Amino acid sequence: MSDYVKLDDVTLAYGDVVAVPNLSFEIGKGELIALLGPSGCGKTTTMRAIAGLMGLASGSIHIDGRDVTNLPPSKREVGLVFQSYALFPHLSVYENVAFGLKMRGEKNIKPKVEAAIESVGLSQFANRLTPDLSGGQQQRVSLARSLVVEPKVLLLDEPLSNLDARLRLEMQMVLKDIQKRTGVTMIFVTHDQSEALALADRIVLMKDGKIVQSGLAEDMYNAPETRFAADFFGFENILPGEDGRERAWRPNAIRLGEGPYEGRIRGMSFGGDYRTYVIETDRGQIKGAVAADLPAYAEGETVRFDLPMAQAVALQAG
Ligand SMILES: Nc1ncnc2c1ncn2[C@@H]1O[C@H](COP(=O)(O)OP(=O)(O)OP(=O)(O)O)[C@@H](O)[C@H]1O
Repeated sequence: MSDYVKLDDVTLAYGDVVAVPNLSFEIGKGELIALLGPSGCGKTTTMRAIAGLMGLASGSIHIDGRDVTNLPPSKREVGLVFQSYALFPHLSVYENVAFGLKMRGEKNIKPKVEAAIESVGLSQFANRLTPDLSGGQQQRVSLARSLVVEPKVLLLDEPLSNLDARLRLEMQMVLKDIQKRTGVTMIFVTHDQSEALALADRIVLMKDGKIVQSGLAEDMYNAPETRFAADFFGFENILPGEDGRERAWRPNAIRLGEGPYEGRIRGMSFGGDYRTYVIETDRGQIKGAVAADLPAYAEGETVRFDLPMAQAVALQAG
């Protein structure tokens, strides 16, 4: 079902200020979607509306065919995982995870709670108090607590932003694994394009409360349609073409050492496998990346370069 979660012409406002105007999108059952965009573009506001934490100025939200627009959060069958873990510090991992089921008055909850704790890899910590866990582990408790009530949709707001690089990777794997095993539909918010690319099946890119582009992660990475999307996905060179259309190149698509253009090396940053040069040219600044095992250019040196058309992405206005 491609419209398992459906936002139809949703407008969200804080008082008189519209944060998200007329937003529509659909999500399929079992999809893992990233809402991506810079700070203030309306990602969190959109999540809050899906969760029922914020009323709609207009429009509707459906989940699994049911109109949830006017339902309170507890009736929407939506789970929420925030960057701050909001765990009960005086309760154990087990008790934290069991909480939602107890509140619902469910009996015989032990197998469900244990399965949820196991699914996030924390079985050996079940009896530990949550303040005695690492940030990454607390995040996993938070995830297990949301999963145990078997939500139709799991909403994650910047779920990895408090974690260091290694834990992020670990958590990404936990999330993907959970999606695969439970088939739960997930929507997560991030401002980090690499995180969106690593995790999401599909990316919805937002700017100023509107969708700029949405599509499969790979398509978004390879074929951004606008200057904004290109810039967001690391096409750092955006130049006007002779036909009036802008074209964009990644730094590693710029050929240095030969070509019809000339510039002066202004600076260099070492990136391990490659060096990225900032080159001053009469078309503006260009960034070009070159494998680090090739000889380095010196600052002030004049270099020839090419902007290969085969590696350019043509952009639409906007
Ligand atoms: N409580 C509030 N009152 C008034 N305006 C708000 C409130 N919360 C958010 N906004 C405004 O709504 C817009 C969208 O904010 P939102 O938090 O949804 O953005 P975001 O994309 O999630 O940003 P971030 O990544 O920084 O969390 C912004 O212009 C913001 O200033």
